[in-house]
Amino acid sequence: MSSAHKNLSIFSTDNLPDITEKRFAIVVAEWNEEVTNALADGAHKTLLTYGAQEDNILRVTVPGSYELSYGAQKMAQREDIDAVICIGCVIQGETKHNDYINHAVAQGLTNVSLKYDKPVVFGVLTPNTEQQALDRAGGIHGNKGDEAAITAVKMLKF
Ligand SMILES: Nc1c(NC[C@H](O)[C@H](O)[C@H](O)CO)[nH]c(=O)[nH]c1=O
Ligand SMILES: CC(=O)[C@@H](O)COP(=O)(O)O
Repeated sequence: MSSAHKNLSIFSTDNLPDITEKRFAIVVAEWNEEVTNALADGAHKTLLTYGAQEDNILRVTVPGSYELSYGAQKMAQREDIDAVICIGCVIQGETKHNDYINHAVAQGLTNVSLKYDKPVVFGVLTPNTEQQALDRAGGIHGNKGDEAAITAVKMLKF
């Protein structure tokens, strides 16, 4: 397996932009909240670690990952937000519902980012099982929330 026993959250922090004055929105889906809260906490802590100010981090929730696109749009259209980090976890079920959600969110977040000319980061886990999700929300494969946050930071160099 490509990710077997690997920490997938190891990333370079060379040449990061100064984000002291940058303002971030973290949009968090409530579905699978044990996972999404762990991801959001990781993203929040990572932003602070690399220079963001606590008062410049706005955290909001939406019911599910499908609503992340709308939540991201409401954040991206604000003049006082420089980057949006979207957090979700869509666990495969018995039907194809997860596929429709995942494709909709991926395309939706891309559309918002391009429409408002701001980084909108896809921090959505799409695991087959809850354990795979937990492994990527502070477990053996790291924390995708950390990765999402550093991605937002790096994109602010543009
Ligand atoms: N099953 C999961 C969902 N389902 C809910 C949808 O995201 C959406 O809220 C609903 O279809 C109404 O529009 N959402 C997740 O984030 N994760 C899941 O595993
Ligand atoms: C991904 C989801 O929406 C989750 O509720 C799985 O539902 P289902 O088992 O009906 O595919």
